[in-house]
Amino acid sequence: MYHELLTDMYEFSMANGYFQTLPHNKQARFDVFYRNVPDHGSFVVSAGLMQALDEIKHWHFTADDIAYLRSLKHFSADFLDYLEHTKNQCTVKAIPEGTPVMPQEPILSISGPLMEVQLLETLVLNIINHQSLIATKAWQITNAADGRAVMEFGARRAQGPDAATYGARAAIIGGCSSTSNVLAAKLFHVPAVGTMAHAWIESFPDELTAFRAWAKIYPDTAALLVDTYDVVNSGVPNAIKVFKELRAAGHEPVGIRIDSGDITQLAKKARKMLDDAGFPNAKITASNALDAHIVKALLEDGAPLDNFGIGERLITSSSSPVLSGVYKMSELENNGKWEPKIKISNSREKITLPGNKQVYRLYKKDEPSKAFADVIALNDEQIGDTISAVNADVYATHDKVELKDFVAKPLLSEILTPDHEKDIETDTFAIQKFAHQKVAELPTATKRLVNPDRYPVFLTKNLADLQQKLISEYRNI
Ligand SMILES: Nc1ncnc2c1ncn2[C@@H]1O[C@H](COP(=O)(O)OP(=O)(O)OP(=O)(O)O)[C@@H](O)[C@H]1O
Ligand SMILES: O=P(O)(O)OC[C@H]1O[C@H](OP(=O)(O)OP(=O)(O)O)[C@H](O)[C@@H]1O
Ligand SMILES: O=C(O)c1cccnc1
Repeated sequence: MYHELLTDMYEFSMANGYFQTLPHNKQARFDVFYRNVPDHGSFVVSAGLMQALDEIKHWHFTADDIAYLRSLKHFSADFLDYLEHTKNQCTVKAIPEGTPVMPQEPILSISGPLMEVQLLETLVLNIINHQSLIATKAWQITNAADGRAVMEFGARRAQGPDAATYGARAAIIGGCSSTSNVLAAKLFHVPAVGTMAHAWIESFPDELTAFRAWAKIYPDTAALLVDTYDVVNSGVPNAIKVFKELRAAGHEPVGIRIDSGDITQLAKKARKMLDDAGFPNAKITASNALDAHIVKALLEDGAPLDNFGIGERLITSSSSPVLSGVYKMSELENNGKWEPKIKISNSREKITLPGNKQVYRLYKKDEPSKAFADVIALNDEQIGDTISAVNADVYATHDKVELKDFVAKPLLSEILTPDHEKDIETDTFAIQKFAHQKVAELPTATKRLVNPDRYPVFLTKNLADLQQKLISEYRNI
């Protein structure tokens, strides 16, 4: 199902207004970017491009959509007739999914008929903001888990079915190994995993009987939930009994899950009991309202954990639940000529970057796998050996700097035109791997959970000058 009506009413009001007042084929460019990183991080793991592109490609209005819009009695009949016969005519430049992106950098740049590009705003932001938020949170959590598998368990706590399903995809892009959400697993070809709930244990006369019944059905995959009654005095001893029975029958047990109490203390005791009983390879999974900071604290305390199951705080990014990516006009065509556009604000942070742009990631010449800064440039600028630039950080001084000794790689590329489509990566784990590689290129200090260093982003002098020129023109100064 496509979502062409999932847009704010004012987009339709503007599109109808453009239709009445401007040439119908007037072209515009809008950029998607964000200003602040959730959880005071230093970058966002971009995600959602696959869905956004799918929506843009299939963008059109059905007869039923048009009938509904007509029923609102707010739009002209000729606009609705036009809309009924319009299909996607946009061109999309994008940074590949999984790339860590910084404030101010265009993640997507969409150009095409003003009416259409305007109507796409809400839907494109909805998809990119949501998936990038969850991918970023998943990156923070999996980074804290330091190589241990993190299973995404959040479907029951997500804000609705789409947030659960696309959130699970984003969680895997950010680093999770699997999901408990069977629909997401089917749609995105990722592993569907799980253990058992307390209801299973409660459904039998006692815990041991419940464990035995489970082990009989799933002898090679049984991960037993040990905290229904008492982890140390009942759950782990009963699990060990069943593990011994499994081993006697030729099966190697998988492990246990702890879902309440002081996880460090319980995991340490459980580990010792399992080891002493001859099960050093039995894995311990922790769950219960975990987040990156708790995972980090558990591991720093020496909790002997092998895996994590993480739901609500991952799927809702509850510690920082909004990525406020925006969609801003950067160019408008006038009599066949593109003109840069700007939104001015008293807050420097909110002044937009005009023109058609490119983002370059700069790698050290002598260490080509180390990225040290990004530069936002005008699209047609030639990037030579030296770049004259100013800091894009609105709080930094705007003194000119010379960047040298780099290899510059462009991040944005054209992936869709009205008559051509370039293949983008759609395999979820391939995107995860790409994200992992791209994050590995960033300086270590930008990846701290607490107070990470800001990754430097610059504007070329040409772009900064264009921005300043437009500010002066519009403010008459
Ligand atoms: N050792 C630990 N260090 C830091 N946080 C922990 C530790 N153990 C558990 N937590 C976290 O503390 C939070 C609350 O755990 P708490 O033990 O208070 O409640 P609970 O176990 O859910 O309670 P109940 O036993 O009633 O189910 C959870 O987010 C959990 O992940
Ligand atoms: O805590 P999360 O990170 O969201 O992980 C998923 C939680 O979902 C299940 O709990 P359930 O819905 O049964 O609630 P409860 O165990 O907290 O009572 C499971 O036992 C985890 O605790
Ligand atoms: O499989 C599990 O253990 C699971 C799945 C969803 C939520 N909580 C736990």
